[in-house]
Amino acid sequence: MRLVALGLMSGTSLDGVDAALIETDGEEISRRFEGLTLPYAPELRAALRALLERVSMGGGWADDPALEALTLRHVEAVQTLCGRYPELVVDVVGFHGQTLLHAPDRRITVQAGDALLLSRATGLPVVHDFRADDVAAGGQGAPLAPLYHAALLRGHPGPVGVLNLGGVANVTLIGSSGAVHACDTGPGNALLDDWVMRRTGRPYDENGALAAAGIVRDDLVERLLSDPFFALPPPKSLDRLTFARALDAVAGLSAADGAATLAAFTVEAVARTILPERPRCWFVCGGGRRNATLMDGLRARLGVAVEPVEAIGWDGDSLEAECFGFLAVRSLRGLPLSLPGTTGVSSPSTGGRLSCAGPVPPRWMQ
Ligand SMILES: Nc1ncnc2c1ncn2[C@@H]1O[C@H](COP(=O)(O)OP(=O)(O)OP(=O)(O)O)[C@@H](O)[C@H]1O
Ligand SMILES: CC(=O)N[C@H]1[C@@H]2OC[C@@H](O2)[C@@H](O)[C@@H]1O[C@H](C)C(=O)O
Repeated sequence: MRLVALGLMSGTSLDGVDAALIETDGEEISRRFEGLTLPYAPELRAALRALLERVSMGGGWADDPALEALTLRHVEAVQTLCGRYPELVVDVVGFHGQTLLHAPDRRITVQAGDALLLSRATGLPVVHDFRADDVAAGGQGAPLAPLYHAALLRGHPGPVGVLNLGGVANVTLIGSSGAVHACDTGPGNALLDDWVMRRTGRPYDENGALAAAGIVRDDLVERLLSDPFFALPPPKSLDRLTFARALDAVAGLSAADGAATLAAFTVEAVARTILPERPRCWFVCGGGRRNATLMDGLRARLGVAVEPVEAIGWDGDSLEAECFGFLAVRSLRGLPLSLPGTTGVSSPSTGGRLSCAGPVPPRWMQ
């Protein structure tokens, strides 16, 4: 049974919510529609950032007013996107929620947001809490996009790499046998964003221009890469704040040299990721594909074709949101969301919870 699923992703960059619509049976993707991004207002971004830091220091989050504002922005995203496709009947929403904390070694992962409020306000069933079961079963709980990448790449000869340059960076390798391997690689844009905000007041390094004007401090890159995380083989995953201290390492540098050094850190972390096969090409999604310094650095370092995912007809801004629509349908069907090769879970793990404020759509019953 094919369902129309609306996926929502608010990533670690804290820049806004991406929404996308796909039609899928949870295995094949029959249609994809143009998605949208609703940026967070600066106050919401700041409130979420403060909350994230409080939670990382052991604070609670349940009653924080930022979470209602976050959910209401997701409601707006659903309503705006549905308004663009009045002919579509949406069967289910896949709501990732805002990751506030990710510590799989302590069996904790927190994706915050009020799924019942979202369901009530939109009149749609909502699948959420995608990572918890994997983490409870001993997996990393991330990345979850690999099964979506694999579904999109079915029939495409491997080995192929998909790299997401979001706040944190993660890779999917589809091997020559079709086996799927994945992990977070290190920072994506989050450190660079924080640095650029601190030193220039701008939210990110537009097209990587600031980094391009700087000189990389290789000694600092090596020091940053000496963190034991980088010597670990996959699967492995990260919290947005895992490498926040890297900002102290570059604190004495000019704005441009700091940006160049942090960009090189992102690139080198990808290049040193231990994968069972070397991809013959890479497709890049996430906002970092618009950063020419990162893309040129990856091309130079990986030595094979590195293209934005648009080269194969995907939408690099909507891919993760599409993924959570896909996973919502897989969750309804009881199909796995993760595999030993993607999160390290001991056997394929199902996941996701359903919040439904109204009647179950009749199409689910067919
Ligand atoms: N034109 C641009 N030039 C350079 N960088 C850009 C540009 N546009 C977006 N970015 C970067 O992309 C980031 C947003 O990326 P994206 O939306 O993929 O992140 P996310 O979904 O929050 O992350 P994650 O995948 O970690 O959950 C911005 O914070 C910025 O650093
Ligand atoms: C815990 C969490 O939210 N992780 C995110 C984050 O953002 C990028 C990277 O770290 C990835 O592991 C994951 O998101 C994508 C969508 C994933 O699960 O594939």
